[in-house]
Amino acid sequence: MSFCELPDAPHFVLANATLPAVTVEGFSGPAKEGLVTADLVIGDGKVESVLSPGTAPAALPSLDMRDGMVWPCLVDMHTHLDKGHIWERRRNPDGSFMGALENVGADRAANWSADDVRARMEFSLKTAYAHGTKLIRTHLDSIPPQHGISFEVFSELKHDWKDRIALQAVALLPLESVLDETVFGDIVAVTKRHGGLLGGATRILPDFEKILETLFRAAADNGLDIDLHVDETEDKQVLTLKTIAETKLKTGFDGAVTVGHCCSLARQDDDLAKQTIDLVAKAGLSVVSLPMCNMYLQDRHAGRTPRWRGVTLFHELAAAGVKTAVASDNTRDPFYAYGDLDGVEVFRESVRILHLDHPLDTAARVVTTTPADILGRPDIGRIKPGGPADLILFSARRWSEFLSRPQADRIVMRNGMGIDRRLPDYRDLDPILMK
Ligand SMILES: Nc1ccnc(=O)[nH]1
Repeated sequence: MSFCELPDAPHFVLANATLPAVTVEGFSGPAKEGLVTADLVIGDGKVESVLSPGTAPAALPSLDMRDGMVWPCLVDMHTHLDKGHIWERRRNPDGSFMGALENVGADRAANWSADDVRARMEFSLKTAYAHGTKLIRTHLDSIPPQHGISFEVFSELKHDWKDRIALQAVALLPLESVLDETVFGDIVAVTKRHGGLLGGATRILPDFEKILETLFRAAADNGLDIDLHVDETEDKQVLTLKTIAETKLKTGFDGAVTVGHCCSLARQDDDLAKQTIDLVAKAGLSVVSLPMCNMYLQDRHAGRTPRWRGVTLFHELAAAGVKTAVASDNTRDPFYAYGDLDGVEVFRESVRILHLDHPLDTAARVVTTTPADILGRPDIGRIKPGGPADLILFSARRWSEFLSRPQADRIVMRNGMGIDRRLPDYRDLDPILMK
């Protein structure tokens, strides 16, 4: 299945490897389209050194990569592991956003016991791990009493998986509940106990400013960061992004604030879009785009061909200095019928949907360094001397080779050793889905 075999040795060289320069620290060489060639010395489960090609110690066993790429393991900063894989049990008959909300709600009420959530989350973790992902942030639907169930399961899995995938969780709460002291107080307490973040999906609500200020105050009082679903709509009347940036500036909140989706920003007139982007930059918000899910849900009208891609103003935000990344979002649930938590697929589709290409020089940052930085894990998503040898090896040498195939024959290395890359079998989920 793999395109080549790793040396069977604890100390060896990956010779003549092509590395995305944005992910490499402590080495620089002549870059072509943002790609540099190097020899990587692997020892003790770590990247011992990154050297100019042809200069690694000749006495060590060596795998000649023949210019094949080597990437750091990937970051998936916005997922919904609690919803994943329910598609066969509860579909979205018309593929619309409202259809997604309604069908997830019905499935949650009927089926989301701890065992059910655990089985599906574990399936997703196995999948993501096999593809080469090392850090995942998931949102957890936190409509009471679900928050209690899902956060418990999350903490168990976070512990069980700590040596394979670092996990973060965001309470995705109904924002109206922020004004109900008892309900919100309990969600905040559960979130804090499990080391989570506060979140929710913004839309036009009466008292929206009061809700946001209350949410920011609770986050500040409890030392929690914030990660919101924002303006996931084609309706240009909706632009809560502006209010979120203003609230962060007004409250002086000093935690991290991430905003996901921001679809309707792309529907605004240029002036309003620019003003909003400047405000987002000034407030220091980080933006994550979810291209596959956005293209699936946005501009969907029965019998009509979609006319826009659904994604936010990614390039304009990045140009204004905003940290921007992409992620999977939903997988095989009513919000997105497909997906496999494969960062390489997310990257490939993002390049196509968002035009991250030409030049592709720094594009690899969107699933590696930038999301790692946004999640407060600047130790992840890079290749550096002394860092763990958590790497993905590809046969592809240049961008066109990399982006044209799914890279199913990649090798995932963790602590210097190849892992079993077999994906879990969908049949494993039959017992909970076919009840
Ligand atoms: N795109 C999404 C919005 C809200 N909830 C989800 O699970 N997904």
